[in-house]
Amino acid sequence: MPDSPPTTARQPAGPASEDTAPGALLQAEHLSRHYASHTALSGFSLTLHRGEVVGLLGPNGAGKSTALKLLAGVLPPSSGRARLAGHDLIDAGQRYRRQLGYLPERPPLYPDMRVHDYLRFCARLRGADGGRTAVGRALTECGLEAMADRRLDQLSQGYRQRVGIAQAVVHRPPLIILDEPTVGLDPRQLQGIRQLIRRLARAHGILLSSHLLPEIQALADRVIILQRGRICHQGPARGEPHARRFNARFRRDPHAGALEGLPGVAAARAVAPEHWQLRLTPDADPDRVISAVAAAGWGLEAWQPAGDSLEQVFLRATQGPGGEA
Ligand SMILES: Nc1ncnc2c1ncn2[C@@H]1O[C@H](COP(=O)(O)OP(=O)(O)OP(=O)(O)O)[C@@H](O)[C@H]1O
Repeated sequence: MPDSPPTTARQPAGPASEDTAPGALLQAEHLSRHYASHTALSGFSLTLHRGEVVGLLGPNGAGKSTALKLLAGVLPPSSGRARLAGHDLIDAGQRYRRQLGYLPERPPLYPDMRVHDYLRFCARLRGADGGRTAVGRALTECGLEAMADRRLDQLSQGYRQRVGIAQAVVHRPPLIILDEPTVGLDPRQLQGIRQLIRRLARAHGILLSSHLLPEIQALADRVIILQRGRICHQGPARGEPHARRFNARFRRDPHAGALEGLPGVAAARAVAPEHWQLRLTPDADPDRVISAVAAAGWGLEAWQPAGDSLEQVFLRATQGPGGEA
């Protein structure tokens, strides 16, 4: 395949640095994609490091698949740029694409091919050695050894999804892009694919999309929430901790109201036996409050900032004008 730029007309990307951010595996800046007058994605920027799992969340039609297709180099951006492992998406498209493995929303599996042959074919397509070692390693990594001689149309949905992931890793790319990798799986298959993705994250950067919050919460370090083609939130996948809300665990439950009598505590509520959530007054010094709570004699065993659930973050980020909520 020639290493030629995409054919779609590019508009100026706006300010963009020549080099990838220090240590970054992937850096995308201001990526946009228009379909006629419709903007599917706008101003999408992302920096991803090796060993990091970034989850892309958003309501239906938010632009998740579009963002992944642009980053995978299978759909040309209308504007913007991306660099992966030192290769530019536009100027060195083929070298860029060889640095990644991509599981599209609907993976193109050829029904009458055997798993082993399919993986060899995919490796060669990407200029990698499709020999026994490469294919054997991908089969092992994805738990597919027993299925190597099966035809693709004889596989369960869970194994088909594993083959989809195996074709994305067979050429050992530093970046793996997975579009809805757990869609349509039963709970046991889901568990298997989650474990597989966690294993792969040790050696690869991973970018994955889902419209299921628990999936992203279980797998990602960081989350980007898209709404109507724009990033409306990014942050840790487990929600941002609050500066003034804390969870406390005691050996003995405090008497009702006793916690609220301490200086700096605005409100306290029991969330489970011996587990309380405290809200501090705006002027309180958290260190002083911990000391007061510890000295009160209920056997303080744990104290940590309370975080919003990802669900709360998602609902807040996607509500308001243009949101579905
Ligand atoms: N080939 C296309 N032609 C025209 N519009 C498109 C095309 N592909 C996507 N779109 C539109 O771009 C927007 C973003 O679509 P995209 O598939 O990226 O969203 P998504 O977040 O992945 O959605 P879902 O969760 O439903 O898969 C949608 O409004 C969609 O209708």
